[in-house]
Amino acid sequence: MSEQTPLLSIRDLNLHYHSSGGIVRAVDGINLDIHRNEALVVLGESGCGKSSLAKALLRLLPRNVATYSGQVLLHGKDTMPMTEERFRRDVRWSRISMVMQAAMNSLNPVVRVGEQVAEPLRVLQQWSRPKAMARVAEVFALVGISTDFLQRYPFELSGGMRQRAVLAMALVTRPELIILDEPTSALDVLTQASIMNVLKRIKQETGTSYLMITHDVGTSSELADRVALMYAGQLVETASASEFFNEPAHPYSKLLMASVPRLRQTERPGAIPGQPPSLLNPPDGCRFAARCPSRFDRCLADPPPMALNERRRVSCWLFDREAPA
Ligand SMILES: Nc1ncnc2c1ncn2[C@@H]1O[C@H](COP(=O)(O)OP(=O)(O)OP(=O)(O)O)[C@@H](O)[C@H]1O
Repeated sequence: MSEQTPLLSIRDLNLHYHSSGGIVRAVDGINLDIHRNEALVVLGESGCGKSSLAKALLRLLPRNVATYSGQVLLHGKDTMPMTEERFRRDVRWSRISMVMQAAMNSLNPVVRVGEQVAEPLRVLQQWSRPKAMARVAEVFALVGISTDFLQRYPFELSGGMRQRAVLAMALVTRPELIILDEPTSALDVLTQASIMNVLKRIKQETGTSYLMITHDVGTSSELADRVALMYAGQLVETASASEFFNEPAHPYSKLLMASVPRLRQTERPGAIPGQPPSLLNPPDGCRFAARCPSRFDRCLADPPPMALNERRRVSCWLFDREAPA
């Protein structure tokens, strides 16, 4: 396998749900690569399908799935044909783990924190209790929790400590990739900053890759090596963090960046007029077209092509050679 083979390659991934109103196309043809020791941030407003993407990668699917298709290649090998049993044994939690949205509030209140963090090792890998607890002590040190806390119950920990504990649970099996779904959204600003620092340090010390999901441009800029911007179930731009934050290309990326308040800014940050389309019946052309100040006829009629190059992709007719000047 070449050094260039991404850690994870997502190809034409779809996750659609049945609902009383019809089919909800929450993840609709996503293509994305995540490399070793990379922090990739999937950025997007609420309801655009970010959590569905994360769940699709780990096959944490609800009962009302209508379509689940595409490829999820781990080091070039497609995991989609794997049986559930094999996926559970070889991939979920052992190689790709996840910190779910608000996970720190779903710790079991009657089980000591150390025991809970040990669970992936005890349940999935059948480690003995002493061996598992020794590893838990190691990850507690890594995330910055004193081992005194091993014997405590969740209610005895602050919000920041509980978030470190769920991070420890995601790290305990030494996964290559951790999916972080809004890892700091339930925390105060100072605790958010300390968790982001812990994430950065862990990446440096262990080489773990991250796929972080957030709606918050500020949080994403703290950690991201690359950014993938999601809109209405699809990706509209994928770029390095510096390209994305300094020279956003897609009209939605530009408007999103212009809506972020800045310290030295004198004029008011702009809001993006209109609403995202319903995922029940998204429009045929570009899904952002109705809100786009740069749209032309073709944008409303045909889905935009992915343009630019391998590392930087923009899904927009403006970047097509045939676009009007
Ligand atoms: N099990 C489900 N059944 C039907 N529709 C669903 C289901 N789960 C999510 N959806 C819908 O799919 C769309 C995408 O939801 P998802 O939670 O993935 O978005 P998100 O970007 O993570 O939003 P948020 O940031 O608010 O969590 C939304 O319209 C949501 O209502």
